[in-house]
Amino acid sequence: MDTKYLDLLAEKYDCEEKVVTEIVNLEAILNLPKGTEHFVSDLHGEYHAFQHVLRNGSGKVKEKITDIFKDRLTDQEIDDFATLVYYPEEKIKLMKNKFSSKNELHEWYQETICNMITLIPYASSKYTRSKLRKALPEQFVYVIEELLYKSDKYSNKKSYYEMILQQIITLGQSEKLITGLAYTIQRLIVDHLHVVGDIYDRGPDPDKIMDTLINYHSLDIQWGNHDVLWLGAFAGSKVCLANIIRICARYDNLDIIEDVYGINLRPLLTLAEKYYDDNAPFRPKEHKDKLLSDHESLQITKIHQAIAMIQFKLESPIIKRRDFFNMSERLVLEKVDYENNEITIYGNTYSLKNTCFATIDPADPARLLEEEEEVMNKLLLSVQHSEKLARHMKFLMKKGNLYLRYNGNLLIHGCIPLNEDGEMEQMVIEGETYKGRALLDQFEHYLQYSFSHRDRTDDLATDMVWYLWTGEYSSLFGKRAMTTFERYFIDDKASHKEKKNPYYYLREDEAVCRKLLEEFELDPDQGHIINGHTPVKEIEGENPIKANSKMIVIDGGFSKAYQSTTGIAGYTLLYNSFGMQLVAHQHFNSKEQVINNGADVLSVRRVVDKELERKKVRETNVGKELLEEIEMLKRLMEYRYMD
Ligand SMILES: O=P(O)(O)OC[C@H]1O[C@](O)(COP(=O)(O)O)[C@@H](O)[C@@H]1O
Ligand SMILES: [Mn+2]
Repeated sequence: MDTKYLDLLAEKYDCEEKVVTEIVNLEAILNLPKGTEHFVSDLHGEYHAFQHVLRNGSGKVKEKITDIFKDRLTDQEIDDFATLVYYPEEKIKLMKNKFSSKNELHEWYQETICNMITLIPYASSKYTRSKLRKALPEQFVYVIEELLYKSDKYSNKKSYYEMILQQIITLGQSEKLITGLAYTIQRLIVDHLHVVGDIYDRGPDPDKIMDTLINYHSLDIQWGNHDVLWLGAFAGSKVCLANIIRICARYDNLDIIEDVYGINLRPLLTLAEKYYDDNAPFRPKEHKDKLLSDHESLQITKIHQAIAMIQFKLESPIIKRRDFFNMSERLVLEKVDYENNEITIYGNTYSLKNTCFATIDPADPARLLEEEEEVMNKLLLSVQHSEKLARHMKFLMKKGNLYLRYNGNLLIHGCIPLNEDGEMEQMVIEGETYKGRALLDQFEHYLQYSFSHRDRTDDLATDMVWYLWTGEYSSLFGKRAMTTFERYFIDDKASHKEKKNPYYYLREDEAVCRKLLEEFELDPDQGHIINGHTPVKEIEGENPIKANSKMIVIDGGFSKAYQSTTGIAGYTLLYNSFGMQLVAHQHFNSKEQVINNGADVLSVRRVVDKELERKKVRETNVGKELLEEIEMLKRLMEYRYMD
């Protein structure tokens, strides 16, 4: 073994006592129960609903409070306590209005702090003291530790604690302390967060979700197709860029582009004003809480058409230069019969309605007008120079992967492309054949490459990022083709259908799931596949737990736009030392409602799997790393400190 590494390690552990202490500490951690993993997916810009799920730990916060306080507090008090933990600032304000005297208020402070101090040891029983310390509000660590490790055995100490609390209250620190403790509790309840894709698009606040994630204590991300679209735009793909703007226009979210990320849409608006007019299928979707003036709505309708047409034009050269994408049916602009206003696609001829082909030359339909090209160049420049977007995209890249093997499970947003026989679908890229895990690794390689060569806009890697958004064998898309053009311009709904990869029915079969787990070198007896991407239609009786629980689909649709088809407002998954639980969430109205009524919009819990024995850290991914560390420290001990 290379002694250089040990010499380096010896700088940190410069005496044998330090090595021994660390070994003892790590060994102790290995024997603790595994921490709670929290899985969410398809957040689609729904920041408030996401915040709620994050703050209540998918119900775990209230569960712990109930465990401890069910005999001491009424249901109403438990609700109030729970909402205080979720939204401390707002709840404190509300509670303050309820008291008529200072004394009452002070009593409430005291009781509340005591209750929180009682809850914390229970919520942190799976952690070492040092980990708990890291979760405490910094400015109060000393005080809280005094309170936490108190024992009432010697009554002379009792007055000492009462005095600490009194001091905190009279010095006006109680609200800060309560708020800090609330965040500590939230943090203790969930040890690690998995975001199984699709943070972006449709909803209004993906940027706020990103900021929340950037500040979260421990997480990983499996990219969704929408996330990859944003990564692609930032990495230099103009067609991805056109798509994100089109989707923002469609959902009336252009402020994300303009105000949040500071990208100037003026040149696009000028072009849009010149060539387009009102056109029903391009009107922005209406929001309940955001009314548009006719003028604004018309502007967005025009921008929507301008960017959609640019998108279709930009797709054409990529499809032509990448034969192996096998997308020639998607050369839609070339397939249009401009004289008869018809298109023949997949063997059927349809008449077109609501067309907006003002910038199209039927002799060369995919050619961008000079002004269109200029607009796209300016937009790309602006996108790549947005500091905020750069921060978000770099974080998304750093924390993200196409798939993740974690504690025996396989996390992936979309699918592993299969053919109808259940075999891994093959794709030939530059003469090499890939399938299964190797295909996904290859996709990820291209995304990484494109992201680190952002000045290249037409190379294979950049085109592959777009393929990930919309290609037939993309593990993120998982459908034959995206029928955006048909949905805008063809009445016949049959043409809108996007045929799913066989994976989506084969995944109901346990044998298939086992085979897939093996493909990723995971134990099929222990592991599960966790998917997002396809809304589970609970309304129609679809079960999110499939294939004898080998497959769990957690996209219940945070996205408001999809809630009428799913019937609920999203699933989340919890995995603690006792097993896995799926949580179905009811529609989230507003945090005000939660704070005022103490109502939790949470519901049924289904046990997916019950561990026969409590799982310990030793059996987890983190445990494996710790074991390696211990091994190293033991070597260091021998090499440096033992005779
Ligand atoms: O409903 P919208 O916003 O028009 O989007 C429809 C498009 O979104 C997709 O479903 C992809 O988005 P999801 O990953 O959220 O499913 C495409 O297959 C489809 O063409
Ligand atoms: Mn998706």
